[in-house]
Amino acid sequence: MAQDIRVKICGLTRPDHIEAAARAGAAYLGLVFFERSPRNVSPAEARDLCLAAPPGLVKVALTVDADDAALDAILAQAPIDMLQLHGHEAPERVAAVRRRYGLPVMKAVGIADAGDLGQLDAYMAVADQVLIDAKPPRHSELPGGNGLTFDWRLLTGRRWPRPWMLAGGLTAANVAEAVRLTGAGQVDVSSGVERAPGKKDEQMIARFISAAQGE
Ligand SMILES: O=C(O)c1ccccc1NCC(=O)[C@H](O)[C@H](O)COP(=O)(O)O
Repeated sequence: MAQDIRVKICGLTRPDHIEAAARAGAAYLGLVFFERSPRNVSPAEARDLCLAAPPGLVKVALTVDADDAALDAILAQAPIDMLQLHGHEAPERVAAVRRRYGLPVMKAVGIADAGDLGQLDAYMAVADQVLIDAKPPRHSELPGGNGLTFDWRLLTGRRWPRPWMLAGGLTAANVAEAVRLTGAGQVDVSSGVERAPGKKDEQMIARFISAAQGE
C-alpha cells in the first residue's frame, strides 16, 4: 500500500539529478559541504543546484562542525531552507545555529548500539529535526554517507516529540523493511542511489523513492 514517506536524497552534485529527484517525488535535497567528501560542493555550485530545484522542495545544507564564517559563506550564496549539522556539534551549538540563522536545523546522530540512543533526547530538545543515522566506523574518512546500516530494531516502538528521519545504508531493496521496523515517516539516502561514490543514478533515485513509498 502506498505510504506518505518523505524522502531526502543527499549528496546531489548535478542540476539534472536535482531535477530527477524532484520528478521522482523527493521532499528534501541534500547538498554536502565537506571537502573530503566525493559529494562536496562549493557555495557557488550550491547556488546553481538550488536554482535548479522546483519550489516546495526543502534544500538542505549539510556541514560538519562548521563555524559561523563557513555557514555565512554558504548562506550568502545559496538559497538554503534547512541546515543539517553532521559533526560533533553539542546541543548548545545546535541551539546557537538555529538562533543565528533563523532556519530549521536537523542534527545528525550516529547509532551503533542501544547505548547511543540516550543522546537523542538532548538533540530532540533543541533541533527542529533529528537524523538518526548509522554511526561511522572509528577511523572513517566520512562522518556520514558510508552506506552502513545499524540494527533498526533498536528504534522499534520508540516515539519522539520532534520529526526525525532514518538514514544509513538504505537502498531500494531494504527501505520498506527499515520503515516497517522503525516506524520512520522520513528517510534519507546517499550511497544507496549511487553507481560509485558521489555518482548518483537517476533510475536508482526513482526506484528508491518508489520502494520507500511502498509503490
Ligand atoms: O555524504 C557524505 O559524503 C557526507 C559527508 C560528510 C558528512 C555526512 C555525509 N553524508 C550524510 C548523509 O546525510 C547521508 O545521506 C547519510 O549519512 C546516509 O548515507 P548512506 O548510508 O550513504 O545512505
